[in-house]
Amino acid sequence: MFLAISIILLTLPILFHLIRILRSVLWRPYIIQRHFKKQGITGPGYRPITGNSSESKLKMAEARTRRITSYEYHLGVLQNAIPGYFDWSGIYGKTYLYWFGSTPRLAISDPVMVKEVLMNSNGTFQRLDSNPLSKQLMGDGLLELKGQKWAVHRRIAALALNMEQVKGWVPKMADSVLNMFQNWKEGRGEFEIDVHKEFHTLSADIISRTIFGSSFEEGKRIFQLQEQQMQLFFTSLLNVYIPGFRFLPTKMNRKRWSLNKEIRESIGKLIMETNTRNSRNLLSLLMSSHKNSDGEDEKLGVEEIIDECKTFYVAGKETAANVLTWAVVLLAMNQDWQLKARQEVVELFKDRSTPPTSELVGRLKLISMILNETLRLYTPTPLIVRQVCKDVDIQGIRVPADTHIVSHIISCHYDPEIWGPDSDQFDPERFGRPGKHISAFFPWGLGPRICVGQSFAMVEIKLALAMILRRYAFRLSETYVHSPVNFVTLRPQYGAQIVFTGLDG
Ligand code: HEM
Repeated sequence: MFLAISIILLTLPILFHLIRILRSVLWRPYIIQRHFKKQGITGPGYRPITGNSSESKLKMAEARTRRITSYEYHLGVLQNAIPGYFDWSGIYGKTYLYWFGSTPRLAISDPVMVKEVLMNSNGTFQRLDSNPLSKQLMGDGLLELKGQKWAVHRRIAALALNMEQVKGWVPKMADSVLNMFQNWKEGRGEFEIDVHKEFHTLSADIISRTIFGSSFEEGKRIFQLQEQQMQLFFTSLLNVYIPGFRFLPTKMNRKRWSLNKEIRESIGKLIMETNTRNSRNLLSLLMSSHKNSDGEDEKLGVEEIIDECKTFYVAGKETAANVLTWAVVLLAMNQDWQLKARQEVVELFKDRSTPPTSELVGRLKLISMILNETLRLYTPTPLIVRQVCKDVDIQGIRVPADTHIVSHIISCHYDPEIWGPDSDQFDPERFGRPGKHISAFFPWGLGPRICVGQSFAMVEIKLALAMILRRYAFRLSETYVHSPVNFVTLRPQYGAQIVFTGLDG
């Protein structure tokens, strides 16, 4: 009798856990799938435990092997950037259900639905809890925070990165571009450069100068360490994440810990040395206190400022460098637009040895249209994921809590119903015309979480592109292979080899 009771007591918790597991990997997915099916939403079908992850991975791997040969039509970009959506939406429609392990994911690309999700500010749709390794990379910066703490950081970051501040940094940004030119050949001879690599260095240089001002050399060294940390993070994304593994003293983990320690200590030291009254660099702006709408003082602590510096580097460097790369690639593919853009620049920047002012950068209308068209076709963040926190209705679809909503931004950008039958062609002119298409353009996201560095990025990229056009003509190298892939951001898989020729005057 005693033995029987002991066995029952021992097996009960095991049985209980087994039932819980079976419920989450079999019963719940079955119920949710049926719930969506009743509303006319289907998809590739749930596979126990892994969901559709292995099919998604296979599609991504196939995308990496694809080369796009037509430079006139860019539909291949969509197929490479979001291969799962490209294939499955063709079978199941624009809105369908797929599975990330045993978590349901509703894939959407209808701009009205995307807006409803991203614009929501009552907390129904939250950014996903991040991988602990990304937390190590960015700390508790804006990209990781939620709730009240996020709101305070957001207000301070928005003030620090507003257009008026950004305008003041134009001379610093121009110095970075001139610095880049020092390694480029002057005169009429041709030379080839992988601009993807070059623009990453440029973008890192610009962000170091604007954040750290006169302590720029030390800042650059700190961000070189953050770059190493970022590369370790990218490597870890290629492997399966094992919970707890990050605490083991492996070679890679020890490297991460020591980088993290050095980065934090070095930024902390610079913060102590910064005088908020005399300098207008980004660091001193983040250190300033502000009054919120209730008249209360808001100020970030040292650790919080360190996290924001790391976040700005990660969020701002990759994205801006990739957009500038794609803009140059597109202008190399479309020589007529390159000529038109240069004409605008030459008319505005009469003397190429005088760096452009913020006022002149603001007058680059054609260049703005070209950049918007680049952001449309080569959106750096092709999709944005949110987690549903409570049962909700999205445009008549009842979505249960804990579902992930995957907004395929780049798919909105290619939709022929919105952008017309030539939606896969490069035509900056469409940004000079009014029309409904503009309301389906979300490269910066939307709503409360919209990119806080938008003005910074736009000014930086416009300035760099204008200064390049003013000095050089360029074309694609024969070695260039057009193969955009989405790895954290949309990037050229084999680099971007461009042949430049110096221009007179
Ligand atoms: C062309 C360049 C850029 C693009 C296309 C871009 C795009 C985006 C997008 C789509 C989001 C929203 C993500 C979401 O809703 O989950 C975002 C957020 C963010 N971006 Fe950018 N970004 C760019 C440049 C920058 C730069 C230069 C900085 C900093 C200097 C920056 C800092 C941030 C931060 C901190 C957030 C998080 C905002 C928050 O959650 O409140 N970005 N960006």
